[in-house]
Amino acid sequence: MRRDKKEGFFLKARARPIIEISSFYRGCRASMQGPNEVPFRFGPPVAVTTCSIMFQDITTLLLDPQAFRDTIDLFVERYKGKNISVVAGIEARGFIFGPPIALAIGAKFVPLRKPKKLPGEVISEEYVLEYGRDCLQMHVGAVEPGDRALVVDDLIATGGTLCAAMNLLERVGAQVVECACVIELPDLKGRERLHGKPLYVLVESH
Ligand SMILES: O=P(O)(O)OC[C@H]1O[C@H](OP(=O)(O)OP(=O)(O)O)[C@H](O)[C@@H]1O
Ligand SMILES: Nc1ncnc2[nH]cnc12
Repeated sequence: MRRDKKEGFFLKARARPIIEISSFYRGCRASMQGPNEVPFRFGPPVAVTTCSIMFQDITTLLLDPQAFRDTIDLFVERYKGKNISVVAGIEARGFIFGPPIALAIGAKFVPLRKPKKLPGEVISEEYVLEYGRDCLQMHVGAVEPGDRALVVDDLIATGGTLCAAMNLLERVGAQVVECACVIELPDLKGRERLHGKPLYVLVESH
């Protein structure tokens, strides 16, 4: 790790930025011209020894208020005026990015939660993760037929979570307009599980 006077901490990780607006992402972009690694300030992927994955951590982004704001603004810029009526955020890290986007574009926010968290009547979808199985639930009545939905999460890996989220929304008659994540792990080919549904990401990490 090195410290840059203007930009703060840079942490090395393999990542390829797709767009650049925030100064947070500018460091990544500039380094794309370099041969190998780029400075990527989401923190280094952390090895999780119990299940042998490299964990991509978005909490370093949250420590930089300007970068966090710019990240939200990138999504808002893309989705404002698109007639999106519901932003569905996936527990837990989709709850960080989803609500500010929903407020800014004037959509309702619907949390898609892990089992036994929602107090009302729910519908459920099970799915397989990079490191186990899980289930998402949504309150019955929160999303209505004809709602235009944006699904928000921090990261797509195998795509199982986004796929389950889309299934929940489509089962109640909503139209999923797009899925939006900060990070994609393209090597895991999660996009292929989205049945052609558009996915918008800010950075890829290999
Ligand atoms: O594309 P996938 O292979 O489905 O994986 C992506 C999901 O995994 C992570 O959440 P996790 O299930 O670890 O839950 P957490 O946010 O509660 O930690 C991440 O925040 C995504 O929701
Ligand atoms: N490698 C990873 N890092 C962070 N969150 C994840 N969710 C699934 N895979 C992940």
